[in-house]
Amino acid sequence: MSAEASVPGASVSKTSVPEASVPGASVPEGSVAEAQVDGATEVKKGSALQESEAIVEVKLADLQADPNNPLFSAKSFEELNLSEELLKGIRQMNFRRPSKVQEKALPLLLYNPPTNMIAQSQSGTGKTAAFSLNILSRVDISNLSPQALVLAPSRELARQILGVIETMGQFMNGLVTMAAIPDPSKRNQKYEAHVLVGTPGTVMDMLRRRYIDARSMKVLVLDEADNMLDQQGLGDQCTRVKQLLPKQIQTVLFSATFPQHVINYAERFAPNANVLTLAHEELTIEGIKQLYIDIDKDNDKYSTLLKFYGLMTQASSIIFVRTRATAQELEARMVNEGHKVAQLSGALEGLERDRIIDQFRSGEAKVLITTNVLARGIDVQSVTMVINYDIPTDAHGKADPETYLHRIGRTGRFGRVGVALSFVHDQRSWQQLNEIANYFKTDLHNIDTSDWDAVEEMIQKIIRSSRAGKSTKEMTDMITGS
Ligand SMILES: Nc1ncnc2c1ncn2[C@@H]1O[C@H](COP(=O)(O)OP(=O)(O)OP(=O)(O)O)[C@@H](O)[C@H]1O
Repeated sequence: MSAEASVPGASVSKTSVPEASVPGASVPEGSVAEAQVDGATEVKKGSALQESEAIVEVKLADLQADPNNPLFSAKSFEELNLSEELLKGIRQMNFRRPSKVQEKALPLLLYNPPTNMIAQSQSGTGKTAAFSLNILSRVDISNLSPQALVLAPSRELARQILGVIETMGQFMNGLVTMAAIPDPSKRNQKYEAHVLVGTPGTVMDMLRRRYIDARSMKVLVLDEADNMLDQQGLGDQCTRVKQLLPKQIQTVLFSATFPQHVINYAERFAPNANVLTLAHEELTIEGIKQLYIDIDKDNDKYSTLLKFYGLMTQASSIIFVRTRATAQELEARMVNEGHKVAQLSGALEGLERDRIIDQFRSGEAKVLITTNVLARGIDVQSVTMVINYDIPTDAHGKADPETYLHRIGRTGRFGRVGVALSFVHDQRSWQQLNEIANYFKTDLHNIDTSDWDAVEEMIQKIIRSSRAGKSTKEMTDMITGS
């Protein structure tokens, strides 16, 4: 099928393969962004790939000085009225300056009397830190009962958020945090902690069985709130959880996406909230280079995927597929052919899922095949490539722009550079991708596969540039080879 079909106002453009030439882009081998030098919540092992801290700092400082960048801020953390313990925690995480959402949301969140909030900000711009700092500012350490609850759509995300809260609160003596996620060994345990982070089903169960005492709860956060409120099962569970919490609780909803139909419901869930929202076209992240590849037949998708294996393992990569069955099948085929890949889907049991995501975080597994279960929130800074093996669609087969945005947002975290590569193989998938591009009014560039060496060189150059400090034009030149 031809990708040249022209769509009104089309933002999917066909460009030839580049002989990429980037001014000053002679980056030494192995300088792919890997080391987590800012925002570190984990120590990376198993990788000799390091990027110079000095270079990263300079580039991040440039991004944060640009008022049009979502990482921009006019203030410092010191001006945001945080406790000395929290400022120490932030310094320990190597956060130098707040991002736009942190700077804007924090004063509103910290204000007394507490006010609800609905806040939207692009993927990877530090929403977790924004709501975590509010929580930790409001906790009374002398009262060891749950005072703040964060709900997230997956166990992996809940564990990650817990890690951020623990790192950030490491200087708050006596702080206790706990995960409320499915765990057979903890089914009959009381949740004696100041802060809980969990998935809605487990939290509801524990509240009902009185293992969570909700009387001191002051803050409820829904991360990925549009997803939590929109999905049938999850939405009901979140509503029921809220009904079991004190009426005056501060309700905080965060996400990169808030489709209009969810905003109305969100405003009922968090009444009289301060609202920070963005337009569709503001949502794409400059550092994520969106490419697509036009494949003749469905059958050729797999062989095309294999051609990217070398690039995928330079740092870390995620391959998104539609179903659990495809995830399992791809894993089996790739492993059979001697490739090292990991696979995570909702079909696996909880502890197995923990083991796999931890391996991926540590760099032990560099290629992860997964479904939409990991489309949202997962923050692994070494991810430089995201592959949409299947274009994201909703249950009716319609293009799903929100999921696309979350999936590609697993790369390009906090100013880093990443490549998002989508596979189209027929008229339908082509149309779905076009709908997505039009929704965000964004440019997607076609990869011409007649010269694989050139494709590889172009992608290498992008992922080696490590920070999105380059101008849009330089980046576009890199892709188009002009
Ligand atoms: N002020 C800061 N300075 C430097 N790094 C930061 C700062 N705030 C957050 N980070 C880092 O940026 C990365 C992305 O943050 P986070 O996971 O909170 O993004 P997010 O906005 O929640 O993204 P998503 O929409 O994908 O959930 C994390 O690794 C975090 O440690």
